[in-house]
Amino acid sequence: MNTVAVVMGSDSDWPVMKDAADALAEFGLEPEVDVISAHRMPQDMIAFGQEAAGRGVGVIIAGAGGAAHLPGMLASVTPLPVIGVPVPLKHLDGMDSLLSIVQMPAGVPVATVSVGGARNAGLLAVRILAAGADDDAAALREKMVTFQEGLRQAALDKGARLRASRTQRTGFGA
Ligand SMILES: Nc1c(C(=O)O)ncn1[C@@H]1O[C@H](COP(=O)(O)O)[C@@H](O)[C@H]1O
Repeated sequence: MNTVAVVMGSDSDWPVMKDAADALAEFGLEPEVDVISAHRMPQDMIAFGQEAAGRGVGVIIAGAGGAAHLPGMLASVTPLPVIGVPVPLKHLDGMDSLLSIVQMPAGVPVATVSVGGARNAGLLAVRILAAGADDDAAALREKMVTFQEGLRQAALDKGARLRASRTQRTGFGA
């Protein structure tokens, strides 16, 4: 099975990006994690992007804050799917990173998640790997179906708790 690379512009992004690694771990996937910056280490960033597919990486999750060029630049040098995570910084609440990542020119796609949405980036990477045709992908797909059933059950439980609390308050259950 291909691996997932979780990269970010700085180690200061890790508190946000950790959620992607944690989501992958829930599905038994151990991502490679690294700091790669288009701005601060452009040659290394290009080399990473060009070599990732050959090393067995299947999906790249790239998070960055501010002028977040890392996801787009990686997408320009790799044929792999790139998922961009806008990391919110002190100023502008992540709008700067969101717009930097989401507004890609035609031909160079980055699948952008919400500001700080690293968990969904991890879950999307699982779905991409689970779309394969081999047995490993099928097993991952099964895990995703079980995960989704868990979401449904949690929502049902919330509804039941809400209804119960209203019943206690009114005595009528309405
Ligand atoms: N947006 C980028 C890129 C890039 O896009 O190449 N490299 C670093 N950064 C971002 O700079 C912010 C501040 O970084 P420091 O905390 O290291 O000063 C981080 O959110 C990082 O992702």
